[in-house]
Amino acid sequence: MNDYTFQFDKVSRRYPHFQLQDINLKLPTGGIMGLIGPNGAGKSTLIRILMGLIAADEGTVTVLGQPIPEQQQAAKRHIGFASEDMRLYKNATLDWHMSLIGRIYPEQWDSKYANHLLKAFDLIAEQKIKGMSHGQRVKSGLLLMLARHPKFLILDEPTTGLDPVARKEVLNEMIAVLQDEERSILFSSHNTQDVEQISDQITFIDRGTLVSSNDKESFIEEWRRVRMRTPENLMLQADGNIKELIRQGANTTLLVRGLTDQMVTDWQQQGATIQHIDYLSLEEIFVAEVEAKRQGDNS
Ligand SMILES: Nc1ncnc2c1ncn2[C@@H]1O[C@H](COP(=O)(O)OP(=O)(O)OP(=O)(O)O)[C@@H](O)[C@H]1O
Repeated sequence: MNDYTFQFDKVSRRYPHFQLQDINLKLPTGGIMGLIGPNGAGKSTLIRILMGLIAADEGTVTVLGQPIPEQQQAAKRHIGFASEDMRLYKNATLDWHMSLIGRIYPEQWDSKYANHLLKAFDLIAEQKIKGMSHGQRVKSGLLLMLARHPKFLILDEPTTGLDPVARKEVLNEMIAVLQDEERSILFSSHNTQDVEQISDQITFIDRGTLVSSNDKESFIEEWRRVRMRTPENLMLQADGNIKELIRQGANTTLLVRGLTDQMVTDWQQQGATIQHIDYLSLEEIFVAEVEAKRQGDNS
């Protein structure tokens, strides 16, 4: 058995106005990685390389133990890919698609599970794809993918455009699927809340570079918001561990990476009164990490 579902080693891919640069990234078997990045960050490019749809200009890619793109067919048997725009036949019913996938993957297709998903996703097998809402189409695509039990699920913005009820149905099913420890998931989204719910590892990318990749708890532990009342003469700057500083009169808010007791004691000794020390949401961490990286790149 392979320890890693995928491995990127110094992977780069150039386009005329964009470059995915020097990506080193790996996902342990059974892991769930949330891939978060702003528009145009390179998430889909990374996923396309992973699927063997485009080749890297430099570096090596291994998926389920197979070199990509050379052995992509062998790897793809065990990959389930779902995206916002699923390519389904508009004039055919969901039932027709289920029979088709069942014939293509006779050993993998699990009709009992497919029927369970039909109910969980509130879908009608006899309905034609063209008569479905966006959310029903996305859920149909996920059903077709999940019911063949792929070892590696690649989800490119699967919850985008879904209403809150459909999003919950999809996320609940993902969480259920994850009970199987052999299964790995890469989940790309703008919606940090969805990613936060199901991922154990988070990767932030921005402008084609990897900002940071770590387990979720470490990210949450690393960042704090400190609100305090500060005397005018207290000198504070956004540098070192302080990544952002907002001063409004005597009220100061800091975003700090790696807050220590010593830092708090120093501020108190200089006359500051600490009011709150809070955790950041994943979305705030994402923004703070991207800004810290951009400032580092520009300095
Ligand atoms: N075939 C291509 N030719 C030229 N440039 C491309 C091509 N494919 C992608 N790009 C560029 O690569 C950059 C990254 O695109 P990508 O789709 O990977 O971003 P993304 O993070 O998935 O963005 P979004 O969240 O908006 O979907 C963009 O600037 C895009 O214009």
